[in-house]
Amino acid sequence: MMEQERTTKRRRLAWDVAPSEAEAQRALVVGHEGATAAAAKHVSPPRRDDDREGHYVFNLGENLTPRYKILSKMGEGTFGRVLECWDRQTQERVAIKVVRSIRKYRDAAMIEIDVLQHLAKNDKGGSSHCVQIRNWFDYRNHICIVFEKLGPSLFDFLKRNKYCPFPVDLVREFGRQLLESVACFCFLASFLPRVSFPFFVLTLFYALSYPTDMHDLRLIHTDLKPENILLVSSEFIKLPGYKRSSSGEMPFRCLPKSSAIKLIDFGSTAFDNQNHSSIVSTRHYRAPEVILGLGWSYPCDMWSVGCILVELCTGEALFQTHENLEHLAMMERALGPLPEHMIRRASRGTEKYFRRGSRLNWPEGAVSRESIKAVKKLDRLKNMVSLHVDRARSTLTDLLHGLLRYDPSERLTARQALNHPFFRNLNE
Ligand SMILES: Nc1ncnc2c1ncn2[C@@H]1O[C@H](COP(=O)(O)OP(=O)(O)OP(=O)(O)O)[C@@H](O)[C@H]1O
Repeated sequence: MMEQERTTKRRRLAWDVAPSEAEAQRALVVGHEGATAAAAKHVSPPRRDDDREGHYVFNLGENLTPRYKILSKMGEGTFGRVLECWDRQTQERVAIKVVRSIRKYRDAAMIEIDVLQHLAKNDKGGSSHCVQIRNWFDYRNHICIVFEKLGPSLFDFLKRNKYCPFPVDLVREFGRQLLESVACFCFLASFLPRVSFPFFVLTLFYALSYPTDMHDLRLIHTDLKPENILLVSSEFIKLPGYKRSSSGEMPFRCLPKSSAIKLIDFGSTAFDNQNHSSIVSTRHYRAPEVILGLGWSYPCDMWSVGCILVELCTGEALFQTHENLEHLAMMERALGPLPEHMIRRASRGTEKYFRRGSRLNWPEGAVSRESIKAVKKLDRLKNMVSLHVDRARSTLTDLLHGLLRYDPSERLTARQALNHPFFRNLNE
C-alpha cells in the first residue's frame, strides 16, 4: 500500500503552495485583525532556496505549514533536521524531522514512514518502546515526519554528565526495554513443521502473550546506538559527587528521573526478506560479520546492544575506532581470537586483514603507532566491567559475552537475553 503511495504523485495541499512575498508581508501586517487575518497569521513564509546540503532553511517562530509553529531545533542527522514544533491542532509540542530534499534521503524517509506505520499498527497496547509517528507530509520537497516529542538521547545524557557511567540498576532497566523493543521469536515459524501439537499451542500462547516487537515483525534496525535511544522525559535529579570513569571526582552527577526510553531513527531499518546492503551500522556498533562481509541479519542488532550496554556501564564507547583492521584487533583484545571458520569464509576484500588466512595481521598491519597503542590500552571485557560494576558483575559479564559472540548463529537472541539471570536475579 505504501509502495503505491510512494510511486503515485501526491496531491499538493493548499498550504504547500508558498505565498508570494507581497502576500506574506500583508499577512504579517494585518496579522490579528478579523477571521481572514487569523488564517493569514498562520501562513507559511515565502518559499526560500534550501541550503547547499538540501536542508530546509527556517527561522524560529515561523510556521512549517499553518498547523505547526517552529519553536527550536532539537537535533540534526544525516537525513535532516529535527525541529521542536507547536501543533496547533492537538495543542502539544511535537518533534518534526524535516528531511533533506535529496532523492536518496527522501526515499529513505519513505522507508522510515513505512516501518513506523508498520510498528504502530502492531503496537496493540501502546506499550512499544519505539517512537510514535503522529503524521507525515511532503512540504516544499521535504518529507516531514511528525513524532511524539521525547527527551535527550542516552548519548546526550552521558555527554552532559561528563561521560559518568549509569548505575548498573539503570543499565538493567535500559537494557530490558531495548531488548524488548528488538525482541525476536521468529523461531515460531521455524518450529512449526517439527513440533508436537501441545508444544505448538504452548508456543503460540507464549507468542501471543508477549507484545509484538521489531524482530517479531521481521525488522532489523541496523543502527542501534546510544544516540538513537531517547529518554522519554527530560527530567533529571542531581546527586552529590561520584568518581568519573576516566579521572577525578565530579562535584555532582545527574540521573534521569524516569528510566523510560524509546528507540528512534528507523531510516536504515531492513525487512529480513529484502536484499541487504553489505555495510550497515555506525562503526562503533558494527558486528564482525558485517566487517567480514559474511552477510547479516537480526544478530547484528544484538551485537550493537552488547556494545551499547558496555558503554552505558563504563561511560565510554567499547570500540573507539574508524578502521576495519584496528576494529578487529580491538575485538580480539577484549573478547579473544576470532573463530577460524569466520576468517576462512570472510569476503575477498578482507583478505588483507589476515596472515596465512587464519590469523589477524596485527600489529604488523597497523597504520600507526597510535593505533597499536589504542588497541593495547583496551582491557578484557571482564576487567572493563569489573572496574565499574560491583553488584551483578558476573551475571552482567556473562550476558555481555552472550551478546558479543563472534558467530552470529551462537549470539543470544533478544528473547534469550531477556531470560538471562542479569534480568531475572535482581538481588544478586
Ligand atoms: N522524537 C524526538 N524527540 C526529541 N528529539 C528527537 C526526536 N527524534 C529525533 N530527535 C533528535 O534529533 C536527532 C536526529 O534524529 P534522527 O537520528 O532521527 O535523524 P537522522 O538524520 O536519521 O540521524 P542519523 O544521522 O543518525 O541517521 C536525534 O539524535 C535527537 O537528538
